[in-house]
Amino acid sequence: MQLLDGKGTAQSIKDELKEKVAQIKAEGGKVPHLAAVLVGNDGASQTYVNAKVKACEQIGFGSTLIHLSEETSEAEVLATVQKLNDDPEIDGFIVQVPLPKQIDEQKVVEAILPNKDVDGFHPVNLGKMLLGIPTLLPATPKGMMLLLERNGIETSGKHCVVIGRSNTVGTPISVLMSRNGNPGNATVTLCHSRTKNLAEITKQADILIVAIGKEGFVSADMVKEGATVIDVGIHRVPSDQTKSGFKLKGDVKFDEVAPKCEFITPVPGGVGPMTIASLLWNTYLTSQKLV
Ligand SMILES: Nc1nc(=O)c2c([nH]1)NC[C@@H]1CN(c3ccc(C(=O)N[C@@H](CCC(=O)O)C(=O)O)cc3)C=[N+]21
Repeated sequence: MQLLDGKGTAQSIKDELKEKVAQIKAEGGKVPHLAAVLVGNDGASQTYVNAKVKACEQIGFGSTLIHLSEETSEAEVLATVQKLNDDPEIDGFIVQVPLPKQIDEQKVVEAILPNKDVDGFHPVNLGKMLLGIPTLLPATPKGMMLLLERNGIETSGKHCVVIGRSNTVGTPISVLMSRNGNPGNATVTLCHSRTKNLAEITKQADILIVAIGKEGFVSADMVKEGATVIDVGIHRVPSDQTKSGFKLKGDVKFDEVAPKCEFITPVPGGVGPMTIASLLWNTYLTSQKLV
């Protein structure tokens, strides 16, 4: 069993971006600038947004955090999006989800200028992805592709089983894994809540991607010996062993599944840091007009 080290891979990507920033500065160019909009006070969301801002600081990107109250109206969020769209200093931005219930997430995503949409959630970007036109790819799927690529994991001709069909993870990663490219060229099966005989299908997976959002959902009996397992889940579970009072766990029962795997991502330290690295990479791409 080998750990797929998302934290380390993300660090090497951040190191490369740091060099690119130094080069841009040396040439007198404008440093890439990422903004994040956070609405409300969800603890986990605050942690992620802070991690994004910190990552920008580490590599020399500009960063802006706009924190709006839980009661903010949809019109106010849309006005904030418009301001960021119009601001030439901002190369890319994200609006952290989930949003409070008075705000229609789809409306907000569609208001973002596609070439500032570093989350890759806008219909134009998802449409281009589907057609294989170079564009800003959704950050978590792109992070997984980078993780596979940078760790030399062969995907061509392999059976890739994805659990979960969300617009942000399961659906786009199925498209990316099946398309012609490296990583890619996999035979993909997309499983979801209506799938029958789930374990029979997951046991056929050479590469198993789990993005169902249920803590400890995948057990050892669902995994083939020698599989590569990518765990997209992230859950805070109570723990008296940590100062914070919680521990992070994934969608996979790591302790029992890991011994069967050739490669497996840990939680924390797997897909999460790669999502942030992809956001930064996307911000670099838009800032240099490379997509
Ligand atoms: N518009 C939008 N875009 C997102 O990309 C987005 C979002 N909304 N909403 C929430 C989810 C979640 N997400 C994570 C990013 C990094 C870690 C991460 O770096 N996690 C660390 C641990 C961090 C900790 O200690 O809590 C790890 O897994 O090692 C986790 C989760 C991005 N999301």
